[in-house]
Amino acid sequence: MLAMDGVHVSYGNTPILRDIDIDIDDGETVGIMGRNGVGKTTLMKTVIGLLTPDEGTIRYAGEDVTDLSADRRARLGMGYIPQGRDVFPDLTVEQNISMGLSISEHKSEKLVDDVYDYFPRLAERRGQKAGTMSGGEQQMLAIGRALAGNPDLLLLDEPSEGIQPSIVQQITDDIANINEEFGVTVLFVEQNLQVIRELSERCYVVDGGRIETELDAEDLEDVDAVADYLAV
Ligand SMILES: Nc1ncnc2c1ncn2[C@@H]1O[C@H](COP(=O)(O)OP(=O)(O)OP(=O)(O)O)[C@@H](O)[C@H]1O
Repeated sequence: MLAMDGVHVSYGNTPILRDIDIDIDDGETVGIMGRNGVGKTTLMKTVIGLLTPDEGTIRYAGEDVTDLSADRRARLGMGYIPQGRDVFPDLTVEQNISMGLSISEHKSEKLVDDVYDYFPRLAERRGQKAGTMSGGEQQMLAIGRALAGNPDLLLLDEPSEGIQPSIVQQITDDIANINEEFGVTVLFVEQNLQVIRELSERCYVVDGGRIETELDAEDLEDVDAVADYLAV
């Protein structure tokens, strides 16, 4: 479904990502982990098309999308939930979800109904301004907004960041269910060990802008080894 091949990315003259190779199959849930500042967000922004590689190719659903804008990639089925969520704080829940719907080719109100069925808490708060909601509710809204675009691939950048521990489990379960029930492929960045272990079928470890290693399900069972990859 998604393949990055030999991707290099810079900010100005500063190289950040080097020789990134990633392959994600349809239906997988794959994590990206690594310490602060190693390039995880840069990688996600490159997948969605907010950053353009200096070298290398990105293929999505069989198509070379390397030169396509983020908007075009969203229309092809990539849903992006950025770090910090970026909901529109002065817009209501309903207006935020409409922004997601506008990306979908079908613009079906059924998609909106599905989002409300899935997140009843959002349905209860349709008229509430997003900026007045808790971090966990804003994360649900950001996920709901992306789902309204009818994605085949969800890209989540640190979904548990800044969320009360009691709500982190719920968000983790929601993401797992979206993968299982809707068949949406999931690529996520995380630093929360528990979330990584619960969600990932496998995980890429990024260090110094490179893929340092890949951990499979068995590797992920070794809590201490996984924690070492996250150690500052
Ligand atoms: N807009 C930018 N211009 C220049 N350098 C940047 C920019 N954004 C990030 N960087 C640098 O690129 C490197 C990788 O940053 P990135 O945000 O991708 O890391 P990260 O692994 O996601 O970190 P974190 O876990 O803190 O979110 C860092 O050294 C950062 O300072």
